[in-house]
Amino acid sequence: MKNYQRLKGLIAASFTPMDAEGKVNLPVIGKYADLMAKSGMTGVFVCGTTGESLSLTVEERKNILEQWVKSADGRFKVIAHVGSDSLFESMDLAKHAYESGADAIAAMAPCFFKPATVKELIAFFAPIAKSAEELPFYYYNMPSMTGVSLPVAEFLVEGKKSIPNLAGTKFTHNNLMEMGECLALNNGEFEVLHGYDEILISGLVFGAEAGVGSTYNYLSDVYLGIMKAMESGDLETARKLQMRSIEVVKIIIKYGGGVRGGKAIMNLIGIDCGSCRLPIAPFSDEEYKSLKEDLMKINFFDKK
Ligand SMILES: CC(=O)N[C@H](C=O)[C@@H](O)[C@H](O)[C@H](O)CO
Ligand SMILES: CC(=O)C(=O)O
Repeated sequence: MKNYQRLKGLIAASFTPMDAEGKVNLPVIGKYADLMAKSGMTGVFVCGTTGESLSLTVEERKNILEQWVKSADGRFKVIAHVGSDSLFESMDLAKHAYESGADAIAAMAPCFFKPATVKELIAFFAPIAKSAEELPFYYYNMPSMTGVSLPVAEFLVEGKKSIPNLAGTKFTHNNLMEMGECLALNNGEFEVLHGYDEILISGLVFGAEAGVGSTYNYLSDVYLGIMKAMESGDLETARKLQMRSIEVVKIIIKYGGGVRGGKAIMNLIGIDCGSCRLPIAPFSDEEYKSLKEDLMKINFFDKK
C-alpha cells in the first residue's frame, strides 16, 4: 500500500440519486458533489447503507463510483463501499475502485451466510482487500444491519496479520466501550470512523478523528460546529449542537430512518435524489408535506 493519509473530518454517506423510473440518475451527482465540497465534507462514502448498495447491481455501483470520482474532482476523498454477499463480486468492485481512482475501500460483513468467527470474517475480507491492495481497507461494522456482531478490536489485531492494508473500521454501533478499545489499540494504530451521527460527540471524546454519516449531507453546519467545539474543548456548545442533530434524527426516524427519511430531505433541499429502491417504499405527497412541516417546526430551513 502506498503511503496514505488518515481520514479526518466529516465524510458524507452519499445517497444514490434515482429517477422517476427508479433507475440510477448519474447526472445529479455533479450538483451533489458541489454541495458536498461547499459544505466542508472531507470525503464521501459511496454506495454504503445510505447509498442502498445491496439493492444495486454491480454495474450500477461501478457507474456511481466513477461518477463520484469524476465529480469530486480532487476536492474531497471518495471512499468506495465494495461489500457484498458474493465474494467475487466484492473483489471485482474492489479492483474497480482502485482502477477508478477511489481513495479507499470499505466492506460490510456478508449478511446472509454470516461469518461466525473473527477468523471467518478475516478469511472473507482478505481477498477483497488484496484486490485493491494499494488502497486502505476499512471494515464497516454495523451489526444492526448485517446481524454480524463480532469483536472489532480482535478483528483489527488479527486481521492486520493477513490484511496489510487494513486501516481501521467504520464503526456504526453504540457500543462505545468497544469503540474506545479499537481507538486505543497500539497507540492509535487503527482509524475508527465514527458511525452514528446522533452520538458523534461521544466518538470524538474517545478520540475518533473522522465520522461517516448520512445526516452530514444536509446538516453539515451542525456537525462542523460539533467538530470545532470539541477541538476547542467547548463541551457546552458541542452538546447543544448534538441535541440539534438529535432533533433532526428523531424526525427521520419517524419517516423510516436515515435512508428513506434522509433521501426525502435531500429532495426538499434541492438535490433530486428521487425515491429509494424497493422494498423501501416511495414517499407519498402527503408524507412530503408532513415531513416539510415537521422540519419547519424546528426551523430546519432557516439559514444558519
Ligand atoms: C444505518 C445508517 O444509515 N447509519 C448511518 C451511518 O453509519 C448513520 O449516519 C445514521 O443514518 C444516522 O446516524 C441516523 O441514525
Ligand atoms: C452512513 C453510512 O456509513 C452508510 O450509509 O454506509
